[in-house]
Amino acid sequence: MEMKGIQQAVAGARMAYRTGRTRPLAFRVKQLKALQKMLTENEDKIFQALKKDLHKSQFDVAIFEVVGLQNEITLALNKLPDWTAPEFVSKNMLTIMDEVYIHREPLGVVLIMGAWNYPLALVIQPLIGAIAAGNAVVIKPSEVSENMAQLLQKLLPQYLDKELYPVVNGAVPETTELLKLQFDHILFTGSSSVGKIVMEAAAKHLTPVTLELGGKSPCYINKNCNLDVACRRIAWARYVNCGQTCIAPDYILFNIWLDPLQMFYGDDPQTSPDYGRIVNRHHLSRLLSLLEGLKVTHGGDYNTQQLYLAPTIVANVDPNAKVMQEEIFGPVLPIVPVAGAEDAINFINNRDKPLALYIFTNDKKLINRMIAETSSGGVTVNDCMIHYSISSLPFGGIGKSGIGAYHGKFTFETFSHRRACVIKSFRMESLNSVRYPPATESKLKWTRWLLMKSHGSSRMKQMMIGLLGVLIAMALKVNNKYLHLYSATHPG
Ligand SMILES: NC(=O)c1ccc[n+]([C@@H]2O[C@H](COP(=O)([O-])OP(=O)(O)OC[C@H]3O[C@@H](n4cnc5c(N)ncnc54)[C@H](O)[C@@H]3O)[C@@H](O)[C@H]2O)c1
Ligand SMILES: CCCCCCC=O
Repeated sequence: MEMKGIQQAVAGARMAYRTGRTRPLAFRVKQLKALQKMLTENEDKIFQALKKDLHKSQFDVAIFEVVGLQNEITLALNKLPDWTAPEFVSKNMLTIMDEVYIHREPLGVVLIMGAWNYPLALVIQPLIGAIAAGNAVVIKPSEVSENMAQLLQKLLPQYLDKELYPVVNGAVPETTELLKLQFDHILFTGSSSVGKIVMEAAAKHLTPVTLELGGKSPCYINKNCNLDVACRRIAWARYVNCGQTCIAPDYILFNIWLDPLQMFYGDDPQTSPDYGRIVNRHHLSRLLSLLEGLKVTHGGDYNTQQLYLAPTIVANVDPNAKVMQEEIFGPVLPIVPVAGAEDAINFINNRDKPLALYIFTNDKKLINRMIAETSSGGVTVNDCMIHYSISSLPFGGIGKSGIGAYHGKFTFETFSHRRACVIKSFRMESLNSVRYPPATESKLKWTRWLLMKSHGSSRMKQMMIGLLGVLIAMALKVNNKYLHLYSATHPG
């Protein structure tokens, strides 16, 4: 896309946003339903694009890309009236007779930048919440999954408002240009290194960011567990999408491994329809360089032409090995021996806070201890990645693995401003008059009291407190009258 075209797309989105057409709920519902229709009517095109980009199977496209999106749209459609309703909050006595509430308003024109590994889900999932919250959205798919990027650019304008939701395609030069422009929020999914570039560009406009990054997600196996089941669940999570998943278990802290790979992919994973491919040559050679000098326990064979790297296991890995210095993001699973839970906790805490932590054990005490003594974006115990699928949980990182979170209502919140609203009437002036000059000891006492008390927001409580407010106002009226009389008869 030409630079002028990028500027025009963003300016067009802003102009369209200013017309106010995203404000009515009916409009947002219409866009969300159109998005739903886009997903159902184009299942095959979506599958073909993902097959070309990443060799994804129909099964994986359904469960990892599409189903979650359909559920998020249904949730947003069902909950939109609740999410957008004024949230009445507790008040102090000074505002007891007033309407005090939080109003969720759209942020404006937001930018969503996707990653290539789940190139549909990672663009559309945040888009759902951004539309629900009433924003205009500039969408920047990853150029690395080029077939999906092109498909999104073709399909989205056919279903959604063309001006409000433009798709900008391109690589680093185009992204750099895009990031020079002003947005009201940026949600970026990708690597920590590009995350820094995004945050720096956003800072120039004081634009808030949500950064969905990656890192090395550890997986601790305690001997008190069903090892067979544990290894199956870990292998599923490590090797799906050929290991190119942000929350895949990056390495194992333990010393035994029961191999379920033959059961998953047969004798030759290269011929298995369920086994994916590395996205491009650059990433394949990056992965091969991580394996250099290591004694591979299982797999390790590759085919550059086919972008194939076998499901690979490396046991007894030295924590200082290259494979332990950066996120693997491929089908390689190092096993690092640890002496026990204490050792594992220290190992985790000595490194950057990960996006996910996985613990396999039957020991409830140990689960609580590990959750209490470590930190990560999310935790799943006795399984991997499942927390991603629960829309009532916030999904995001901490420290180097990300800033902010989304999914379900959290996406709506990410793209909404919580506006503090107080609606007063002209009545009850005696209650207010305690703050007006001239200041007196008695007024100070009353104001302190009125400001300090905080009360719940239930209807019954509000009525009771309202009644109390009227009584206090009456008392203050009498008090004020005497104060005035006193001032008049005692000048100075
Ligand atoms: N937390 C999550 O939800 C999540 C999901 C998927 C991937 N990830 C992480 O993303 C990483 C892999 O994804 P990726 O390779 O697409 O990430 P990336 O950071 O290389 O690219 C992401 C986006 O940034 C843009 N970009 C790349 N270089 C740029 C530059 N110099 N200036 C401006 N923009 C630039 C690309 O166009 C792309 O759209 C992994 O670390 C993975 O863990 C995180
Ligand atoms: C259930 C796993 C999907 C994760 C997609 C986001 C990370 O890459």
